[in-house]
Amino acid sequence: MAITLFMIFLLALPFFLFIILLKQSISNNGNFNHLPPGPPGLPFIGHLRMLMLDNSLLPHIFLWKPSQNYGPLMSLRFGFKPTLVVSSAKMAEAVLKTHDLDFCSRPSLRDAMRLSYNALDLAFSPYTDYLKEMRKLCVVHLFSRVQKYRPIREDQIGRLVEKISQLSVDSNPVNLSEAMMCLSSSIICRIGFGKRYDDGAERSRFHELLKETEAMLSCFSFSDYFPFMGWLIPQKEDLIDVLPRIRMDRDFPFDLTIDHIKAILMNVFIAGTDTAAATVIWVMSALMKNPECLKKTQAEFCPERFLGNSIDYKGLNFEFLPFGAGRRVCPGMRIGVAEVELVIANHLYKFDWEMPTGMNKEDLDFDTVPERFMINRCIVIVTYLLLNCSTSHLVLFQPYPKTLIKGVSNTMHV
Ligand code: HEM
Repeated sequence: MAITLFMIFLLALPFFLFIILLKQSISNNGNFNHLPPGPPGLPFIGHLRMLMLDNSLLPHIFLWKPSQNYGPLMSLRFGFKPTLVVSSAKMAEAVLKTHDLDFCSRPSLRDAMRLSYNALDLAFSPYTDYLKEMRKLCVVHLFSRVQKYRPIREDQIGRLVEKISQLSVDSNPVNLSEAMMCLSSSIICRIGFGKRYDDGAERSRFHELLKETEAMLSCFSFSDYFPFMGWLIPQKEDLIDVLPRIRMDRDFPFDLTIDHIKAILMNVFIAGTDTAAATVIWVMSALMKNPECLKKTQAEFCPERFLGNSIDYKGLNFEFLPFGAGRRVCPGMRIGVAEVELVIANHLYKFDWEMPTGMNKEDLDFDTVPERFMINRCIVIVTYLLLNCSTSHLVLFQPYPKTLIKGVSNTMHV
């Protein structure tokens, strides 16, 4: 008898689940009446259908397209997740400034939690007292040491210039994307761990780790994989020493464990590497596409001329937000800018650039690479995707150009 009842229960279960899901779906659609306009969604899957039909499109294009009809603040629903799509500077300001507090938290994505030691880091942590203290600590003790890292930046960029010069003497093309990734990760490894990993097996291992982590982040499925912190041995005081020292010296309101330290170093490594590399690659790709601008920029490279310009990159002008804005603005901004500025200055001042033999500027592909879409960061903000308004979290994408310049420096100025 008990078995029969159990069997009936099992058979009826899908039906009850169906009714519950249908009710929830209807009530979610009903809630949409109070949300900004958006295209009609289907029960259960909402707008996931659009994603499936439009799978040839990149996420930011796919999200931006319907906003042409429904306006710069548009509602979508992916499954049971209500989603706001923001696609204008004015709306970005409303979200990142006026309502920053409502939107500055982060989702609790299972894989992100695993990667960040249960949100002990900065990037995936929800907006709590812990995050506020940790951001303060990192900004004051880690990310403010821009001048201290100057010799590292200069040394690594000097090595890169040397390498490019060598290639240009032999008329070989330069793979700029590879060179930039190598430069950024070398700088970050020296800043973070006090060691050089720009040659040999260790470098490949770092790059593999970075690629894997990005793949895990972008497909929303992370593996439990961050053993690399263990085999790094610091030489002098690098970031890896600072946190344990603070743990001993200071009255930090939270217990700083080894997992806190690993989570922060994971952020430094991931957030500080491809962001700077991608920025340089975008700039160089855009200049290669517009040779006139390249020549003009080379003739008058002088970043100070932008001082006093009313539009800057620090998160106050919402039409240009390379580092985000508001309470979650990039805390490594000064380190990133210092690297990007010095590399671009060297690229423009020391070399003439042209497309490799057999390629011309039309071959540069400015479509973005789907697998380089990352949570929480962006270089060029095309669309802000706000997932799940009820828990207020924000997902930003970081597009990466598809054809990164394959090369080229033939004649040297200096
Ligand atoms: C050109 C280089 C860089 C660019 C363009 C960049 C851009 C960004 C952006 C757009 C965000 C997201 C902001 C938001 O959610 O509103 C971010 C967050 C972050 N960045 Fe950067 N970044 C760069 C370099 C760095 C460096 C060098 C570091 C560390 C050494 C760093 C550490 C972080 C961290 C920890 C976060 C998460 C902050 C939080 O969620 O509270 N970034 N970055």
